[in-house]
Amino acid sequence: MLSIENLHVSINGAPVLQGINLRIGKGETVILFGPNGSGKTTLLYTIMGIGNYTVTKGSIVYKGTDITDLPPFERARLGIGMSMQRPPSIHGLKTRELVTMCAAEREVDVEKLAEKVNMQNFLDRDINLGFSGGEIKRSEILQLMAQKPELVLFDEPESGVDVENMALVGAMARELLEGSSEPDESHSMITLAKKRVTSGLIITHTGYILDYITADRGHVLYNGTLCCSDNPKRILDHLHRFGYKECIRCLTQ
Ligand SMILES: Nc1ncnc2c1ncn2[C@@H]1O[C@H](COP(=O)(O)OP(=O)(O)OP(=O)(O)O)[C@@H](O)[C@H]1O
Repeated sequence: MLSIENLHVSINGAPVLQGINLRIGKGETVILFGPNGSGKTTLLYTIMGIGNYTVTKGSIVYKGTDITDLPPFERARLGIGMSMQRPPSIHGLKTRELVTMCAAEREVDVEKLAEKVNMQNFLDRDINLGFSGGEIKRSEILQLMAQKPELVLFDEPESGVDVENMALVGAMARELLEGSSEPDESHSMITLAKKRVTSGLIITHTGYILDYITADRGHVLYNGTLCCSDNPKRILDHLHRFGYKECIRCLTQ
């Protein structure tokens, strides 16, 4: 689904990502940990193609197409969607209009989608203008639900979200990534897992999102380099006990 090879990215001439190699298969969800400023958001933005990031080396291939130099709208058309940590407010653009734009040619019932994330009363407000942290997250999820991307990039889905809203954001993130089917007599959990088509790349500091979604793998991004690959809950446990300083040892071994 996504294949990143030897990716080097600079911001205003300063190197931030230095030789990232990452593969995410169809239906796979990958968690990205890393200390502040290590380059996690830079990686997600570079995959989406937004912001002032310059790819100085390497490539990003999505579903067989080299998207390294494609504009963001073409990446979105190919099926990549992103929930930003701090999306911009846009004066004059109503939430309803943006949600409809996200759906592109597909017919969507905007009201019904909005109800799922308690955003009915926000549809006629300018997007993100004056929204609280939790409202911004719900609005981002609403846009993704309308877009139905095949690769979902989540930048810190927990940030600014209270416990109750976390349950909602978590449930909707799970629905986006894993669908809403439950095991029954003819569908086992394994069969359902094999049928998954949506992939995810999720940045988290707290790991709360892991209470809601099933992640296949975790990585730590340290100083612009990916330094480990393991079960995400095990990585989180190690980080809680030893902090990021152990990553230096892994990088130099
Ligand atoms: N527009 C910019 N101009 C200059 N430097 C930038 C710019 N955007 C990001 N950076 C720098 O790039 C580095 C990586 O930033 P990035 O936001 O990717 O880190 P992060 O791992 O997502 O951090 P956090 O966990 O704090 O969100 C940081 O040192 C940051 O200051």
